[in-house]
Amino acid sequence: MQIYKVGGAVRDRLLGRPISEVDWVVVGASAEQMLELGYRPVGADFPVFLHPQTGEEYALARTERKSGHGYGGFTFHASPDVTLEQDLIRRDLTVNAMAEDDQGNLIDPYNGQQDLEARILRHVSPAFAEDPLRVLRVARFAARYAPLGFSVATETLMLMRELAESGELAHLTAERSWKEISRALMEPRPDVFVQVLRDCGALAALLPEVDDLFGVPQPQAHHPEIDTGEHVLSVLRQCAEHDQPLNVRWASLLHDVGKGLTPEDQWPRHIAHEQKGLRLIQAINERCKAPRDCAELAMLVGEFHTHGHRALELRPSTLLELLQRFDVFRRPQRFAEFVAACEMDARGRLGLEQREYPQGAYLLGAAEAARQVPVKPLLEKGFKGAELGEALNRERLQALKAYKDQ
Ligand SMILES: Nc1ccn([C@@H]2O[C@H](COP(=O)(O)OP(=O)(O)OP(=O)(O)O)[C@@H](O)[C@H]2O)c(=O)n1
Ligand SMILES: [Mg+2]
Repeated sequence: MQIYKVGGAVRDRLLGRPISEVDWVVVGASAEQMLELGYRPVGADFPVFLHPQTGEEYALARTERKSGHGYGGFTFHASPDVTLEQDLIRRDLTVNAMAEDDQGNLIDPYNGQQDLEARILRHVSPAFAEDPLRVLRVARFAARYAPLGFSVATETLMLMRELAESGELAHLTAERSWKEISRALMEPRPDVFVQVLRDCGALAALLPEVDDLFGVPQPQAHHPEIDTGEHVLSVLRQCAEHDQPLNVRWASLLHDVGKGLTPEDQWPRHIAHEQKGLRLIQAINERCKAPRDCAELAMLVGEFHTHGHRALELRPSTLLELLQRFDVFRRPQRFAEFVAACEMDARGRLGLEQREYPQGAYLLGAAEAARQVPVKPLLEKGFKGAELGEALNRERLQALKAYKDQ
């Protein structure tokens, strides 16, 4: 048997980038041999094994035939007679279809190195279509390597469009899609991920509520970029530039979906878009099976981002309600993430990227002022239960009044 390094490790070494994990392909071996050598099988009928010591993935060289939809829809032909070239040709991108032997020799039958130098993400063969998840993968790689100058080959974008239009993306499981979406949002150019999906028609299949924002105008005074879709892309870009965590990026992606519901005769105004968007955000969260911290923050940012922008004008009682709504006394971090999302929203506007956002410090200061109100004196005065809560609220309101006055 021969073992080759494949995939991301080969690609990233040639790019001079750090290597996060190594994938291997094994040619000329059977599953039985692998088991005898102590490799652990990953799944019952999946020709992938984990190395007994390193835990790295070793896949038997295979050709893949599609038999139906979704995960269960794969059948594999993995046998000792499958060659390295046969295995590589069914991989997603040429830059991912290079192998390296144990002498460090590059095996590159599909010109991955050439595409790497030309900064092109190109599919290897029509076998690309065997796994529609690759549409998301390509968009994710585009988001990761955009700063190096990479873009998607025209013919690959066309194939992605065919896949999107065939309805295949609807059969992806939420788990697989979320893994790609969440990873892509954390890349240096999450906006490129969304843009590439849109360019091939996949955004309309995956996140139609976001796709609908393109072509919807906003008032130029607040949004020099005018287009709501463009605004969302800018906000995502700000998120990456400010190293925001996943939940802030997810909330940013969804914060304005309500604007897609505004009747055209009301454009460019979007009255109550925060409230109107909530049912969309909830539906997206459920459909995508977004983890709780992402889902929750997206709902809160959707509902309250305008409050964030108006922080300095809010009455102390409204401020207190906002803080209570965020349960800021127990969950200060989530409130800080909300404030961060508001700031990204404010900066994700054409020409306003460097603006100050005094609302941010103001809101965090208000939360702190309210949090500082001590409970002990109230307990000592004998307050209990609901009465204690009310007394605490009165004190907090006083603290917020003093904070606003100073
Ligand atoms: N749907 C998929 C998933 C994986 N692969 C192939 O399997 C390799 C390893 O997959 P993975 O680890 O998911 O991606 P990497 O390219 O290694 O990228 P990353 O840096 O994200 O690990 C890829 O390079 C690619 O050759 C593929 O063709 N189609
Ligand atoms: Mg990998």
